[in-house]
Amino acid sequence: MTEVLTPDEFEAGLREHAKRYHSEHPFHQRMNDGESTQDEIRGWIANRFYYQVNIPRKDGAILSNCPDREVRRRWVQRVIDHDGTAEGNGGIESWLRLGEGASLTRPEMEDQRHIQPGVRFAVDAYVTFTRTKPWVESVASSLTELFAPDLMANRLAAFERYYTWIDPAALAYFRSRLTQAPRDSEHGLEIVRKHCVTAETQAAAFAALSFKCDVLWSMLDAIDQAYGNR
Ligand SMILES: O=C(O)c1cc(C(=O)O)c2c(n1)C(=O)C(=O)c1cc(C(=O)O)[nH]c1-2
Repeated sequence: MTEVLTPDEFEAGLREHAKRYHSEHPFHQRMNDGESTQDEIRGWIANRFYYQVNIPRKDGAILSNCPDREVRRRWVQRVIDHDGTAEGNGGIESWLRLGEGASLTRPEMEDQRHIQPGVRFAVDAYVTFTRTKPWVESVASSLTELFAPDLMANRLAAFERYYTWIDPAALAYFRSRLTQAPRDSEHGLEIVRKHCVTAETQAAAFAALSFKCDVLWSMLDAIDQAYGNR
């Protein structure tokens, strides 16, 4: 039987998953090295839109499964961040502006005509996971955000340096995540450290985070397959 880990050992085990994070995917590596074509960047933005619109739905699923009022009070901020509080604000709106900055139209993003089957399957699997699994496992699955800020910072620098055909003002989404992602992952980590105190729950958290790494990786496989220029 596996031994129970101390909270610090458990956290270190979660952080080990960085090796499987989608920052290591060849598609992202080429993007951050300035080697992506305009079609690849546009294909990536249009497909990632499906992830963006589903994030508040998965956070709503976590809220609905979570019996802890204190947790819900903080978690609900994620829905607000993405949906915004009025027309013209929020993360989904910022993502649409990113697309417009890259010469995609709002209708072609919103009607999802570019979404690849593999992207749809992967994102839908993430939402289903959070609807059907214990809420603490769903929180663990969100911890890929521990690794997101480094990738976002590199991406922002790469876009500003190499993809100058995109208006820098359209990159606001990436800038906002530089502060939102650390705040969110800190909360997520606090929750799993508190709740995952048996070998079984710790193993389930590792499995949830692995699953999420696979979701993100599969999305990029599908995007690479459709638009990759290799
Ligand atoms: O662009 C990225 O590489 C990236 C990765 C991730 C992630 O690690 O899941 C998220 C985001 N962006 C993001 O923008 C975002 O809002 C977000 C929410 C979540 C989540 O699982 O709750 N992950 C991510």
